[in-house]
Amino acid sequence: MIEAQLDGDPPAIHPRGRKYQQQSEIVLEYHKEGGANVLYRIQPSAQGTIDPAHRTWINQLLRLRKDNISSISVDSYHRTIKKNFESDDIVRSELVICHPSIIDALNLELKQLEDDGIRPTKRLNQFISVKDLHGMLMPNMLAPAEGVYTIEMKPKWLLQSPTAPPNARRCRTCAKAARDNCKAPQRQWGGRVHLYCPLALVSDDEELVTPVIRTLFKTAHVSFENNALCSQDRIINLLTSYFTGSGDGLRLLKQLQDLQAKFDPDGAMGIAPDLEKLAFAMTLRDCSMFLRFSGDCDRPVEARLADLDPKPTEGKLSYWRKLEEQLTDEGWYTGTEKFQEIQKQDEVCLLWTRNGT
Ligand SMILES: O=P(O)(O)O[C@@H]1[C@@H](OP(=O)(O)O)[C@H](OP(=O)(O)O)[C@H](O)[C@H](OP(=O)(O)O)[C@H]1OP(=O)(O)O
Ligand SMILES: Nc1ncnc2c1ncn2[C@@H]1O[C@H](COP(=O)(O)OP(=O)(O)OP(=O)(O)O)[C@@H](O)[C@H]1O
Repeated sequence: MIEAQLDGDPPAIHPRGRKYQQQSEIVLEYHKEGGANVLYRIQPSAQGTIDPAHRTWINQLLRLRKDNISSISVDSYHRTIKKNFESDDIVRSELVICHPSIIDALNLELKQLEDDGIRPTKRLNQFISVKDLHGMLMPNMLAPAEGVYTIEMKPKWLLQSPTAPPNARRCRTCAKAARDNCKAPQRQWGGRVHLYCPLALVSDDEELVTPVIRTLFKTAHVSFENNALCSQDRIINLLTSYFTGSGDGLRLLKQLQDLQAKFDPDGAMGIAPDLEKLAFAMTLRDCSMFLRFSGDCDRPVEARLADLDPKPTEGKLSYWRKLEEQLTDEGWYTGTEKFQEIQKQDEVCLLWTRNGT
């Protein structure tokens, strides 16, 4: 927990210090982290009083970049995002600046959290960038609110990879998940990753979409309190409608699908792919979606996209190419992988039965 002060215009986070003789206004509490960012909850400090101008910051999240990614102009990137999405379709965010000493303090704390075993093992030795002092302020989509439920998911590849073999029986996401599940069966979600097929989610077919929604409920551990006004089945029906027909969820997924195709029609294997476009397509294939709905089925479902950070092109191209080669050569696309007898998997891919022999 790091104590800090807020400053209004331009938005900035300062250490408690000489400039601020009063007690700290807020504390930054470690929330979560991914491969590229660490997120902090902004909470009021126990002793300080909050300037009324800063009250809107409380309970928001501060998202800070790690130092393990190459720098791409955040400004131009945000212009691309804004050009392609309605503001209601993405998690609202505001750029803020942090004083370097706040970053130093947070990095020291990360080391401590690491020693205390609180950080995820795969994120150890990763720290916040001291070169880029920008952070994003955003609403906490996972904040508990009475009667409101949130599911976080990754829509992933909403179309088959352009360079997958024509006789593929798994889409890119299911092929990669099958490979991950065999190689690291102890991974999250009871040893499986991506238990749903993105092609089924975007199929506009209720019979295919409902099982995906049920899987999302299971993996997100959504449990209904006794006072939920709707039964789980009614909510699952509501979400199925949201992702079929004229539902807004399907509209957003289709838009994501179109953009994935537009920015990467040929795949990473070509001789000279347009790296900037490819990187944007890969961002759109790895972004998150927060799905919010209420236990009272009368209120509308809401979906917002997050984690639309630019993928670094340097270094990543060779990773994407190698992975595509492995998925193809090791038989993960075609379902002819050598591991199949060792670790038999339930096949969820839409292509599995459709292209079965
Ligand atoms: O390769 P993929 O499709 O498995 O996606 C990776 C993600 O894996 P997962 O969603 O679990 O399958 C992976 O997610 P996790 O770290 O496994 O949660 C990352 O998002 C990775 O991106 P980056 O290296 O952090 O920029 C992602 O890598 P990119 O392919 O987007 O570069
Ligand atoms: N607005 C938000 N509200 C609540 N929780 C959030 C929000 N944004 C992100 N998170 C949580 O923090 C985690 C890490 O955030 P994020 O996905 O932005 O990090 P990342 O480093 O970009 O991830 P990746 O490993 O996919 O690159 C997310 O998986 C999510 O659980």
